[in-house]
Amino acid sequence: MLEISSLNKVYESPGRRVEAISSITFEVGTGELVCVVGPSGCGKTTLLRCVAGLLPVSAGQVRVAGTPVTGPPPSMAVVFQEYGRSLFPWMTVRQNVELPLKEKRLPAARRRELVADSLAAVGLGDAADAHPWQLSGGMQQRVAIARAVAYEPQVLLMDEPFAAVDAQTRADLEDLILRLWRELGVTTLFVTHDIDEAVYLGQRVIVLSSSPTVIMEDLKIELPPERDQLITRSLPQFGELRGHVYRQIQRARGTR
Ligand SMILES: Nc1ncnc2c1ncn2[C@@H]1O[C@H](COP(=O)(O)OP(=O)(O)OP(=O)(O)O)[C@@H](O)[C@H]1O
Repeated sequence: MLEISSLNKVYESPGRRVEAISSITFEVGTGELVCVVGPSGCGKTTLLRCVAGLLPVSAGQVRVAGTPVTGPPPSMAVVFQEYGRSLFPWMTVRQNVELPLKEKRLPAARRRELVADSLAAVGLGDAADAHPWQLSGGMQQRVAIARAVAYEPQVLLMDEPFAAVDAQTRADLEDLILRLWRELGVTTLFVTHDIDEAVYLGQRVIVLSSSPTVIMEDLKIELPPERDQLITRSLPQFGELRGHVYRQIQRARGTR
């Protein structure tokens, strides 16, 4: 579904040249959930923005379902870390979720159905007429997730979506993503700086080196498919995997 081939990204401005990504190649199969981790500043956000078609690549290519990405593809939805800035404060929750569906030119009845279903799926059926600023941070991020899900994307991209919420909310949102991913079977690329989160959510974890970035490891997560915050995290394999990824990231930081 998603092919990233020899992706290179250089930021150039007068007197400054930053090679954020040296060369990255990987694929995400249809219906897979792949997490990307790496040291701070290694280019995780840059990679995600290139995949989303929000930033031009300097070399290489991104393809979605075989089609090269040259701008934001209509088949993708992105959830960002800054939910406060990604929702329109003057619109209600319902209007925020409906907006991309209007851009997709869906008929009103279908839009109403998708908005109601997605808000119910994230547990916000009662908040449709509230404004985002009347909701907690975790609830706002659930609105952003509902908006992405209602859009029925082929590919869901998430950039540190839970970095700004408290630990309990974060655990709830992680489980929400796992449930929606299972129900919808949507191909998901999830960027996080949190090693535990990556191992808990991912079927694979891609570990990036520090900048200029390459892939240090593409690790298959051999944990039981049913994940549970208490049971999964207390499995010996979970501890081994997180220890392994932690050591890789320490290595990556050492090679800076
Ligand atoms: N617009 C830009 N112009 C110039 N350099 C940039 C720009 N955006 C990012 N960079 C540089 O690219 C590199 C990668 O940044 P990026 O934000 O993608 O990393 P990250 O892994 O997401 O970081 P963090 O984990 O701290 O959020 C950094 O060296 C950063 O300074």
